[in-house]
Amino acid sequence: MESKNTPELGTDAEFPVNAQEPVAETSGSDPEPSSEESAPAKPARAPRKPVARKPTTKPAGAAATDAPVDETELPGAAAAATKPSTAARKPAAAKATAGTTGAKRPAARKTAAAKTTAGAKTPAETPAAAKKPAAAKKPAARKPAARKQPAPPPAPPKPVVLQVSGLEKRFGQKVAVAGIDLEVREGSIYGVVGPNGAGKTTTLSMATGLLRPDAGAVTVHGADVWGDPEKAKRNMGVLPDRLRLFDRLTGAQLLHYSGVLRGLDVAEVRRRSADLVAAFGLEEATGRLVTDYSAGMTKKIALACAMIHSPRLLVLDEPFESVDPVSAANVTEILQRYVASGGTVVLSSHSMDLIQRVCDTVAVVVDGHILASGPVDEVRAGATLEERFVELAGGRKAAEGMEWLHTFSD
Ligand SMILES: Nc1ncnc2c1ncn2[C@@H]1O[C@H](COP(=O)(O)OP(=O)(O)OP(=O)(O)O)[C@@H](O)[C@H]1O
Repeated sequence: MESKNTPELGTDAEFPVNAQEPVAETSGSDPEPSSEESAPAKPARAPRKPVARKPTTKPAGAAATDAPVDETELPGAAAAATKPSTAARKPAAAKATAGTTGAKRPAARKTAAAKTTAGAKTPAETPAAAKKPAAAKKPAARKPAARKQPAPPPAPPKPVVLQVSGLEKRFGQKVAVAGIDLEVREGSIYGVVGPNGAGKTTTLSMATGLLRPDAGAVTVHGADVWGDPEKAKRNMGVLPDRLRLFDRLTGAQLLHYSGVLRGLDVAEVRRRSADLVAAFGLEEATGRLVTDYSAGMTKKIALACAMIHSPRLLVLDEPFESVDPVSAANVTEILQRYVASGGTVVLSSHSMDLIQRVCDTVAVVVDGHILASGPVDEVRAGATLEERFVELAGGRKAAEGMEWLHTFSD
């Protein structure tokens, strides 16, 4: 890498990371069903004891929910107490089934069972209705037409946040990046995968203004990363690979300077630092020098520094490398909530499983070229992303040779 991860100055328009919590969907309000549709089926015994049932003034639905339940009258008492009408229907339904197979069932029961499935009546109507043939009634015919909805129009595409066009980079004779194009849209978690030395870090370094390309262009929210770097970098948070941190600072100091250099006031930096430190589980480490952190802790404090100014775009080179599974799950959740509120993430990783779970879009980079890109499900084409990756990357090398490894030197 040629360039340094120098903190960029700028006065950010703030973009609260969790400003908008994803709102839980509430169920839509269905059109009120007709009284005929909504009325619970009549109690099964009604046809059998017509003289014992007095007509009631309450509608069947009200009676089902309001009237105290006489447990001696309803079989299956506990469940029936909350849904008396349903419970009452069950024996009739059972009889309906039995009635179709049992030769000894009386004809009256078959009629009642048929009515239970065809359409419900109030108990008051039951005795009379029981005498009529069920086939005469066709109440359900109106229902499908009333519920038909026109298909919603397709959502317009989200705005492009990061546009990478024709990027090229050569180190001496080595072509690291040979013409890469990426288009990352708002609200996306875009994964960049590829074998070691494929050109991922070189690409992301050029995309974030850390490394000058030999050819190509990069814009962030329309601002040219090389033509107007201050504007382009203002809305960007970067976790570079091969971390170059001011590691003679404590974690707290590093967060402080990362926030202040991004234009946040001290009180806000303190508040956000506390949130980030808690989210990444670094409470015990903030007073220690970053140079004494473990690899995973270093990665997490660098991630926190990339997020503290609430950028609209996060570009993270291997954010999960060295990070323990619990912390990785926390980071994943933080990123998912961030994109749900309108943020955008580009990340590289060697974990195909993680990319498949977390990212909506992926680009497979091999030898400085993109060999496949698009929605994760399209790229993996029915296989796992790992299988597809291995196929694109040229397959596995057979584990031949190296017999010397099995001879042991002692
Ligand atoms: N500063 C540099 N000087 C010389 N060669 C470089 C430099 N940076 C990268 N390269 C070469 O460019 C190629 C791409 O490297 P890069 O770091 O982009 O790969 P990568 O896909 O990120 O790999 P990894 O997954 O191992 O991190 C490699 O062959 C690497 O040796």
